[in-house]
Amino acid sequence: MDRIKVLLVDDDDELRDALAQGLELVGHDVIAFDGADGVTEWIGRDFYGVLVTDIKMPKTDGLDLMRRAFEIDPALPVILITGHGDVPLAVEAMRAGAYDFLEKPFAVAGLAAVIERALEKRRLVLENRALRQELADRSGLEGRLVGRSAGMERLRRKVLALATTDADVLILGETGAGKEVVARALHEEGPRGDKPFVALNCGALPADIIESELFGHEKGAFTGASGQRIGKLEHAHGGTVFLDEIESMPLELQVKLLRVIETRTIERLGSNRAIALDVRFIAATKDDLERASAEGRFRQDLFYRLNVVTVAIPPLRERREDIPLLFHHLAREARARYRREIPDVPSDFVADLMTRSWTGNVRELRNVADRFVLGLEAVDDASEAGADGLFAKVAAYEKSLIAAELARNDGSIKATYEALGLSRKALYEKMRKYGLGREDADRV
Ligand SMILES: Nc1ncnc2c1ncn2[C@@H]1O[C@H](COP(=O)(O)OP(=O)(O)OP(=O)(O)O)[C@@H](O)[C@H]1O
Repeated sequence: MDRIKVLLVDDDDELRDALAQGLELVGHDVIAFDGADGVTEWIGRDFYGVLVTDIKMPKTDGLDLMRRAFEIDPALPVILITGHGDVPLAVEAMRAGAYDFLEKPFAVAGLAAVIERALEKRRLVLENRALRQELADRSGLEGRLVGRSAGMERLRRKVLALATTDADVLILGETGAGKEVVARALHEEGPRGDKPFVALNCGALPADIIESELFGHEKGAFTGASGQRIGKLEHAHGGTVFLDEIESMPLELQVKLLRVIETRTIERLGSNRAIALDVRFIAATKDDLERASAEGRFRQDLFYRLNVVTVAIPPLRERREDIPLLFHHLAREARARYRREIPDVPSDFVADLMTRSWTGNVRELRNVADRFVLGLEAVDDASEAGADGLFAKVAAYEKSLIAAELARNDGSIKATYEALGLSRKALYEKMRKYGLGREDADRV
């Protein structure tokens, strides 16, 4: 940014010189005028400075000058100087959008202090505008996979290169790091983009359901299979199947999945007719699959098959320079979702965001942006995300409630979600989040 400028307008030569000198002493670049003429030529939307003007001047008065300045940039901080006791004029000035006013006589130090605050506001406005502009300039993948870090640039290049290859891809990244965003980008930037993208969370579905979800079934394939059902894999024909949390897929299903990946055919449950399948597989994991397969938690053959082409998403704490831009992006999304205006983003707030640990990665940042837009997040709330904060306490309480209800119902999932008023899916998600299993019923 340019050197900070103070546009100082006063027809009183003596006062103007004294103020100019005083302000220059504290390090400002002062441009002095004895009237409104020529002042607005200095002002532009990226002008880094403030306008200080006397109200009462012979030709154009200070209020008119301010209005002209606002035509160029309504967010310009304008500090007005009023005569002693001229309250009505001061009120009018504030109504018209002045940043502040000073009553004569005043000390230069007082003016300097007001200027400091006004400049901080100006800096914010310019910073926010620059970020907004940067977001607006980003189209296509840059607009969806937001971030200016080198890691993010590399990721976008890789996604673009892989999108057109039709290779199956394994995405690696911590929880909330953006694995689904990357999977969708791979799909949409490639030739299958206008075909279905079918996302399956392998962790959210119970083992007995996931198989018929994936493969579909014929009428009478098992008790309760009253009609034929097309599975998700078949639904994705021509498009992409996204297998999220592949590490939690039951082992016996992993065998079947491997066969599908290798033969590109499926059989519905209750049928042995092979149906040709044209899909691209994208799997994602937050686990170390190599270790999981060494420990017998994941099939080695499937691991080798999936591990051919990988895309690793760096955790947010390793690309902190992405945080301001991402925060603005997420706040804009939240604004659209909640139909709210975005409050000014204080720079110490963003500075604080950049120091957090972000174990929940971009999803956690998104939650903060939501709360910010809803007016729930303030700079001082930052500590709330910590281990002793409200969230942690609520989570601990929720976990204990679910564990107790599981115990009370002898591990029955159905009885538990009904008692808690949750959907089956929601209960599974929470159990996964808290690392609870049916067996926890015995431990409580
Ligand atoms: N680079 C990014 N640019 C914009 N939004 C992002 C980015 N990365 C993640 N997000 C957003 O963050 C949230 C979490 O991302 P996503 O669901 O893709 O994470 P994930 O890694 O799949 O999470 P999980 O491990 O829980 O499956 C989403 O709202 C997503 O839109």
